[in-house]
Amino acid sequence: MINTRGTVRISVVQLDEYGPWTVEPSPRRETDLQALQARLYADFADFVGRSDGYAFFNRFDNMLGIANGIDVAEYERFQERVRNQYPITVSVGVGEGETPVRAVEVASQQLQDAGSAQDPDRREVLNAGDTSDSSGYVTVGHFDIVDVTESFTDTEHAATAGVAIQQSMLALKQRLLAEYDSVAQFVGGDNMIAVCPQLSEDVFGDVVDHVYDQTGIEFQVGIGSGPTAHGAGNRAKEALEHCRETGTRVHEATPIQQQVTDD
Ligand SMILES: Nc1nc2c(ncn2[C@@H]2O[C@H](COP(=O)(O)OP(=O)(O)OP(=O)(O)O)[C@@H](O)[C@H]2O)c(=O)[nH]1
Repeated sequence: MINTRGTVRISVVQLDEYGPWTVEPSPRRETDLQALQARLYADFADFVGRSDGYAFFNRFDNMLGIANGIDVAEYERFQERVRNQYPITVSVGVGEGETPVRAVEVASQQLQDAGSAQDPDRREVLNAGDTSDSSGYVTVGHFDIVDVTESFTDTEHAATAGVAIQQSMLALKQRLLAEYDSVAQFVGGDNMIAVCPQLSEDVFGDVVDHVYDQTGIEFQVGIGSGPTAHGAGNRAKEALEHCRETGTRVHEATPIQQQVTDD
């Protein structure tokens, strides 16, 4: 069943009492922490990916799952895997909302209501706000810097290029969050993926223009929609290819027809 209201389901996975653990009994070797975080992110990406979700690493000590196809109970298996394979455990909050920001708020609230991230008594919580039976509907904008290879990668040293690109990513992310209730994540190279409410091509055009005005960096964006993050994101990637081929800065894939259901 596809939900007409376009609700999106998002999970927040948070490492339990991780801050204290990183320094007990003494500060742990940094590269060991980085490897742990990277492995956990990879496992989480595989977990949500199996159900056509997307994983955002956010801050690594908490990660977001764009998780329309994932029942709340399925996270118990993920928590078990983490418990069995890592020296830490994770708590999970799940939220649904008409916008991604609302869904993240609800999911975060589930964790915050259960206790602090550094509370030794809060361990392996799995809480969800109100969830519907319908699969929801997601819009994904896949943003990419126009010709980053020539502008930065092949012409600037890696540190300068990194700063410029991260500044443009921050401007993009802030604009999407503050004005359009969208949640975005840098996913590598020159790519940013945004999970959005249904927004027009014109809005995406305004976002790209705004970031260009602020940073001088030009993005192109492919837009796709569908019942899952993967479905929407794949369509967004195809739309981005259209941008590359035609020089268009914004292109939306033809939306999958939303089925009308009565609650
Ligand atoms: N995560 C992710 N990274 C990608 C994807 N496509 C490209 N990248 C990354 O982006 C970098 C730059 O590739 P491109 O975006 O194709 O390079 P470009 O010079 O900007 O070329 P145009 O996008 O055609 O303007 C690559 O080295 C990858 O790190 C993608 O779909 N997902």
